[in-house]
Amino acid sequence: MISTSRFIEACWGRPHDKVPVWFMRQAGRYQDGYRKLRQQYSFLEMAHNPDICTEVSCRPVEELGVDAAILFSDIMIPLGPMGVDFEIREHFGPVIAHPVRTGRDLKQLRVLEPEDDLPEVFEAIEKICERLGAIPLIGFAGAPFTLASYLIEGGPSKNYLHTKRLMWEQPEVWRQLMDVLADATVRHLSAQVRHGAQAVQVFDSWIGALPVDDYRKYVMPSMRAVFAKLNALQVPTIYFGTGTASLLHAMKETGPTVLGVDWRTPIRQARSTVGSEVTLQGNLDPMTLVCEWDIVKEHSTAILQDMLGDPAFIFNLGHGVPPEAHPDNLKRLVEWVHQFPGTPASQEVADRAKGASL
Ligand SMILES: Cc1c2[nH]c(c1CCC(=O)O)Cc1[nH]c(c(CCC(=O)O)c1C)Cc1[nH]c(c(CCC(=O)O)c1C)Cc1[nH]c(c(C)c1CCC(=O)O)C2
Repeated sequence: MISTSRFIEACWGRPHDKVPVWFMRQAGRYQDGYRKLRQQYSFLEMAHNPDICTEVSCRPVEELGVDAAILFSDIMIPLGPMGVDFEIREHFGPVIAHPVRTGRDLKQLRVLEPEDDLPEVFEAIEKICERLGAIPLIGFAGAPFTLASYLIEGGPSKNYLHTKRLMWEQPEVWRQLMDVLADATVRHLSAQVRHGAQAVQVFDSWIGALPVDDYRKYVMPSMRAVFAKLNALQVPTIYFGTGTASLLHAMKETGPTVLGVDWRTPIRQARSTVGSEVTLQGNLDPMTLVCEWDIVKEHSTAILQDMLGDPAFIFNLGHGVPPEAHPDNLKRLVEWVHQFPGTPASQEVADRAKGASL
């Protein structure tokens, strides 16, 4: 099938009409409809119910006009059938009953068999794709480091004390844990693609905890393996982390099609760091969305002007939509981004876009 989605075309750095846009956490508590559903169901009940999952994944496309949907799920979901007992605490994050800190703990983890273990997720993916038609669905999974950080710490962390300790003191256990998690990430994402996902994003949200030398030594081998296997699926692959200013080049070397940039790094600086061979996705500060529209407009315009005419750019936030975001800001932002041409067909189009942004 030849794709005509501007999001997919931009992933590959090919010409497209307008700058594509979607938002990390575009389904969530900032939406009235989502909050209403959450009064009836827990987050995990919603994520494991194919009809609710379909509804929640598709609504941002229908309400905001974004160019892609992302599966409503969580990076923790595949860990359940692998034998990890966890819950997700509101306003806190995932909490693990028995943290993984030794070779023996590691042996308790079992291999993920996605379709057998999580049939409801793949039923949801098929339903979402059917409902979305030409708009692509992005599948996703957690990256080995970020998953390991939850498994080892037992929950969210500020300084990753136990994670770094295991990584440095027990490098062989660390390597095995990275291998187990990398295998699960690849299996889960491959199954998502088999059932209809047209791109996949790997979330390494907390990778910015590592200096680049440790990233290269302890994480890069597993990420190279992940992208080598995922790229064979012939769909665009996206690699996202936060606090990554000093890691972007090494992250690019692992081989994703698209690199997600957080709001701390100016997008033009990211471009000069990584060169032109990778598509960039980002990177509006999510906190602008809780402000008046003029603030959103000012900050988004700066990004759009930096990337004007770059065929390999997808507009997004630098991290997820906060629950306090004004829904109206998101809607206006999509319209605003769509005023900017993807690859200018001519100078006239580029000039018009510049005029619109003044
Ligand atoms: C680190 C991480 C997690 N989960 C995820 C990451 C990586 C992305 C990132 O860095 O934000 C990934 C994720 N989690 C969720 C999505 C859905 C798709 C989307 O719209 O982007 C995605 C892509 C839904 C969710 N995952 C979660 C929610 C909130 C659940 C609720 O309704 O209470 C949603 C919509 C729960 C969750 N799960 C996790 C956290 C930190 C939280 C938030 C806790 C809170 O603030 O209450 C772990």
